[in-house]
Amino acid sequence: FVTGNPRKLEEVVAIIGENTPWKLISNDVDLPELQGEPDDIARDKCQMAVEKIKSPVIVEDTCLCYNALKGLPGPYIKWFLQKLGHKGLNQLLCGYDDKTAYALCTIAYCEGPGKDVKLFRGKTDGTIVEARGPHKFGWDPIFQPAGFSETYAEMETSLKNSISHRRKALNGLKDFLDTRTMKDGENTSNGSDGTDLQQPEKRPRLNE
Ligand SMILES: O=c1[nH]c(=O)c2ncn([C@@H]3O[C@H](COP(=O)(O)OP(=O)(O)OP(=O)(O)O)[C@@H](O)[C@H]3O)c2[nH]1
Ligand SMILES: [Mg+2]
Repeated sequence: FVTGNPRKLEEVVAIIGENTPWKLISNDVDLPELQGEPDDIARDKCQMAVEKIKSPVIVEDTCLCYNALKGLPGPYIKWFLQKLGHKGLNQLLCGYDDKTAYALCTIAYCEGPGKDVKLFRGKTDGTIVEARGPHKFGWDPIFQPAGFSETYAEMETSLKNSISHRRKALNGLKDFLDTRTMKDGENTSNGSDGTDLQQPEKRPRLNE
């Protein structure tokens, strides 16, 4: 798993859990922050990581998308957060009645150089609110998932990890990898919410 973000790593490890055949190795290869559409960013990021470490790679890119702003800041949330802080991220919506937003996680997986990149998306809807809860991770204090009265930051980690954009995208990856361990003839599932599963061309066993 290639990321420079220790919080992402913590959540991915917690979500995957211990009872898994996967062996997750973290690798903080320095990758550029790309621009563009979330799918393209995740795909290009994955290809760059694969070229550098020449082994199977998972990367993820996370967006925070305001509906009133047609999906922005989206993939640029990292810079918006750094420059504007939580208050500024709220003020961006001052002129709009619609305070809804969604968190989008795009996971990209590639088995090695020259191989296809598979994408898995997870989306959690919510609302942008004034910051509440510990300031431990990014924009967690200003994102209140739909159907909950707490922000991501106020929630128990286990609750966030059970409903998060990251969890949903990882569910898709997990389904895909589990399927690849099955014999030919057994088919893939359709993944989880927001997931776009592609059919594997062939199915080598995990950890080979
Ligand atoms: O409150 C949060 N809850 C989350 O669940 C979450 N996931 C990511 N982020 C932040 O959103 C930006 C994404 O940018 P990003 O995807 O490029 O990540 P990154 O550059 O930190 O790491 P990476 O690209 O090396 O993996 C960065 O500022 C991350 O800190 C989150 N904030
Ligand atoms: Mg990044």
